[in-house]
Amino acid sequence: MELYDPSVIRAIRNKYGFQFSRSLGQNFLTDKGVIDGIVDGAEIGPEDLVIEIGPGIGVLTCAAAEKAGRVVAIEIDERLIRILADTLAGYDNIRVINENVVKMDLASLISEEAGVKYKHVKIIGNLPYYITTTILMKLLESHLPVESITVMMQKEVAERIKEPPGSRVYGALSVAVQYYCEVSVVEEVPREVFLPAPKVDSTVLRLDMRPEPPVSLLDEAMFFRCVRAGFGQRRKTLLNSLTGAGFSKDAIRACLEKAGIDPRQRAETLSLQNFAAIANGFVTGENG
Ligand SMILES: C[S@@+](CC[C@H](N)C(=O)[O-])C[C@H]1O[C@@H](n2cnc3c(N)ncnc32)[C@H](O)[C@@H]1O
Repeated sequence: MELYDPSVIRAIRNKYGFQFSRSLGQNFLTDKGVIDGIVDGAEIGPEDLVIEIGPGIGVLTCAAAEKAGRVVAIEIDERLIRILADTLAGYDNIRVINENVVKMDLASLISEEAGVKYKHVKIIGNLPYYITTTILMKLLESHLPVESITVMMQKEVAERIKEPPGSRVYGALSVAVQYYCEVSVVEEVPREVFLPAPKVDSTVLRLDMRPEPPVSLLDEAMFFRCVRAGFGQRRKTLLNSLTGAGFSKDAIRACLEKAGIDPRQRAETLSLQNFAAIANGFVTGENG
């Protein structure tokens, strides 16, 4: 019997007296096709160092370890560490770390682990839903030497990430992820394949880190300042919302005019190129 079999998961729960923690987003995968979909979607091979976020009882960890050079799995729940020591006992290429991924120094972990042995570093996971955005932003903003991030998340969050400008759900998260990565859908996953079943469906996205940003910026921090201000008050016109970035209305008017953008537009209509033109306009305006 396999680890992802619901009766095995229940047996593990009974053996260790383990109760699922809803607050830690513990919904364990029970479907081999979905697990293989993540591993295949990430194109894991023997030259890869794989970092897994939230291994749970290790279903995805085992599948990744069959193909990867090495897997490092980061799990916050101490109760699962004892279980993982048993479920992963047959593998010699897995390391489990009992840590909160949001607080970890991932750059140091990767440089310690990758060395010269592994050509590619890939991140995978069935992310805890309560903290998906925080984890993703941490991974992206840390500028890690990572090739791709292939992770499952709530379907609605995946939609926010991949939608283009003009869509109802396009926002700061879409701009940030699309700035750092090329986004593709690996698979859609119904709620029934988890134990316990969550109240939402899921999507596995693959985020391929871009070697170069898709827009040229004078100051990356200014770009994100404008994005945050624009979407911080997304119902307001740009003329009003961009005051949140600390600029006067006159400066905003001048900058938007130079960028060829109507001050009555809203942030949700702006492409990455538009945000870049605005941010670069503010930088040159400040310096000149
Ligand atoms: C949705 S479950 C996925 C479990 C397993 N990978 C699977 O697919 O069956 C999310 C896992 O992330 C762990 N987790 C939650 N918050 C975490 C954090 N901040 N850092 C590391 N792991 C976390 C949970 O304890 C849980 O094991």
